Amino acid sequence: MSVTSSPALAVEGLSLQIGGARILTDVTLQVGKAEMLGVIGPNGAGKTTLFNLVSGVLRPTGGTVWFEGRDVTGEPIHKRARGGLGRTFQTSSLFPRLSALENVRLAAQIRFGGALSVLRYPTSSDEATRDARERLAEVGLSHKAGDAAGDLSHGDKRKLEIAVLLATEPSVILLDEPMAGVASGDVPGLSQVIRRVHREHGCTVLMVEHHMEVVLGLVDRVAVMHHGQLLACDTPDVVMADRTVQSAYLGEAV
Ligand SMILES: Nc1ncnc2c1ncn2[C@@H]1O[C@H](COP(=O)(O)OP(=O)(O)OP(=O)(O)O)[C@@H](O)[C@H]1O
Repeated sequence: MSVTSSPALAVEGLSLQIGGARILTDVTLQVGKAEMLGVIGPNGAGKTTLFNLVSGVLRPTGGTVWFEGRDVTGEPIHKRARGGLGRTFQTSSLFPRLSALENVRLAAQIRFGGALSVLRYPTSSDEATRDARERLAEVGLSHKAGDAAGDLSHGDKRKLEIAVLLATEPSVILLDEPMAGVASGDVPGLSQVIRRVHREHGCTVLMVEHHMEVVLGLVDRVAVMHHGQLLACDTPDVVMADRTVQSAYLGEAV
C-alpha cells in the first residue's frame, strides 16, 4: 500500500540521545491509514525505542511524532492512548489473577466511562461485559473467558492483550513482538487473529517482530532498523532484494 497524503502515523527526524549514546538517529517514516507495517532489525537496532517514542513512553531529543495529522510529540502515553493510539508491550500487561473476561472488561469500562470495579461480577446485561465478550470472540478466546489470564498459554495471552486493546477502540495499534515466547504451533493461529483484526477493524497496525516469516507474510511494507537508523522501508519483496539490507542486517540473502 502506498502512503496517502494524510498518514495515520508519521515520525519526522525522530532522534533519541541518552548521555553520549545515540539510540535513534533521524528516523522519518509514514504509515498509511489501514496499512500494516512491520518493523524488523537485529537486537539493539532501536525497534522498541521507536515504539516507545511513538506511543509516548519516551520523549525524543529531536524530531516529531504525528498521529492523525496532530503533533503528539509532547503528549503523555495515556493521552495518546485515549486518542486511539494503542500498544502492547514485550512483557505482558495483563492482570494475571483476573479472568480473561475481566481483563477485557476493565478496558471496555474505561471507554464506556463506568466505575472501574473488578469486585462487581460481570453481568450479561452490562454494556462493558457485552463488549468484552465480543472482543474475546474476535480473538477466538470465548471458551477461555472465565480462565485466569495468568493461566493462559503465551499464545492465548497475546490474543487476550489484543482483545484488551480492541476494547479501547484504537485506530492505530502497535504490537511489540507479538510472537515472543509463543509456541511454534500457536504462531499460525495468532497470525490469523492479527490479520483478521486488521482487516475487520480497518485499523493501522505497526508490528515489531523477529519472526521473519510472520512479518513478511502479514505486512504491506517492512521498515528495517539498523544501529538506530532506518535502513529501508518498502514492500517485503523489495526489502528482501535490497543489497544494503542483506549485507548490513541479514548478512546474506534471505
Ligand atoms: N535507557 C537507555 N539507556 C541507554 N541505552 C539504551 C536505553 N534504552 C535502549 N538503549 C540501547 O539502545 C539500543 C536500542 O535498544 P532497543 O531496545 O530499542 O532495540 P531493539 O531493536 O528493540 O532490540 P531487541 O530486538 O533486542 O528488543 C540498544 O543498544 C540498547 O542497549
